[in-house]
Amino acid sequence: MNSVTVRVPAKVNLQLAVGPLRDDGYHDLVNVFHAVSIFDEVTATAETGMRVRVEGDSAGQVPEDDDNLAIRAASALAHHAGRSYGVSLLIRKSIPVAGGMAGGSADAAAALVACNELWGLGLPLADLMEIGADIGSDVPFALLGGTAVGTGRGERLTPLEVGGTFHWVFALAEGGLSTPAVYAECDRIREATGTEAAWPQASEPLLDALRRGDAKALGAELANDLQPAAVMLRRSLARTLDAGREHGALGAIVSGSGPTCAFLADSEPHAVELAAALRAEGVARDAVTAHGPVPGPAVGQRP
Ligand SMILES: C[C@](O)(CO)[C@H](O)COP(=O)(O)OP(=O)(O)OC[C@H]1O[C@@H](n2ccc(N)nc2=O)[C@H](O)[C@@H]1O
Ligand SMILES: Nc1ncnc2c1ncn2[C@@H]1O[C@H](COP(=O)(O)OP(=O)(O)OP(=O)(O)O)[C@@H](O)[C@H]1O
Repeated sequence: MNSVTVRVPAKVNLQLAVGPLRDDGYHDLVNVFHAVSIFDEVTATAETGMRVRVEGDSAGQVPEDDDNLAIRAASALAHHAGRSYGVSLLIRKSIPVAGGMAGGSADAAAALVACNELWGLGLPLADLMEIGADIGSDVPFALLGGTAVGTGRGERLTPLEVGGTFHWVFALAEGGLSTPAVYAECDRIREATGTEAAWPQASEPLLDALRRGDAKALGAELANDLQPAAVMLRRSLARTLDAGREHGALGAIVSGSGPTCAFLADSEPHAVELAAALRAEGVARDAVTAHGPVPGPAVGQRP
């Protein structure tokens, strides 16, 4: 086999509870991850040396050198295997870049799965997750998919049973937000307002809504501690969130570190309507529908 293609989903965070800043520069989290049907595709082809190419409208915003998270992941896997493997990676990008939907982490996860297959390593998922956690806190979930609770810096995962499919609209923004800058702004706001960061706790009503597949209850429980920071850094998001609520979203939230906003709809037709309304209001670069949860990386083969 000299080529392997892996399709990998984006994520939205249904609950993101951010604890105090740790000595290592990370924050302890309760992070309820949910994989949704917006996908990148990574094709790994046998080659000497490591290289990466990115295709798609946002390709210009993604590095095509050793900084690319997919190349970093492939290199880490080769290092783990103790061999000087080579690979050429082609990323077909649909997940918004620096959008709070873990696109780079998704590509890293897809590269790990594709190279594990291409190089015939046969490593179990648990090993890939350990290697992935060193690339980024979101990478282990990107390898898992579905819906899961992350603790620690988000890398320690417990999968959740979900009692149904949820319909989403994502309002895509012009330009991204830097994840470290949003965490730093969250710390700054807490300091400025004298707010002590509580130890993060999972929301039982949210977990219960997920188990029951109850979109109305889930919408009411969506929560993101990074939202005030993202809105402070990108003031226009307040209007985007309001527009979604006005058009009947069951819940409206900034996705992770933003600036993508996520809206929960009560059905697929409602999601289509809501996306059209957001586009018409001009409060986003674009609005796309998706559903979740969806499974993690899926291996296929291209001729
Ligand atoms: C915002 C989220 O996407 C929510 O899932 C993640 O917490 C961020 O995950 P990620 O992009 O994989 O982030 P990493 O590459 O691990 O870390 C980037 C930076 O984000 C901040 N960071 C990240 C995770 C975490 N638990 N605490 C943090 O403070 C740190 O400043 C870190 O240097
Ligand atoms: N394969 C990749 N895809 C996208 N961005 C990448 C990739 N590799 C490196 N990057 C860099 O990482 C930065 C963050 O990109 P990414 O799309 O992962 O952000 P994000 O979705 O906000 O992340 P998260 O939700 O995990 O915090 C980008 O600005 C880009 O320069």
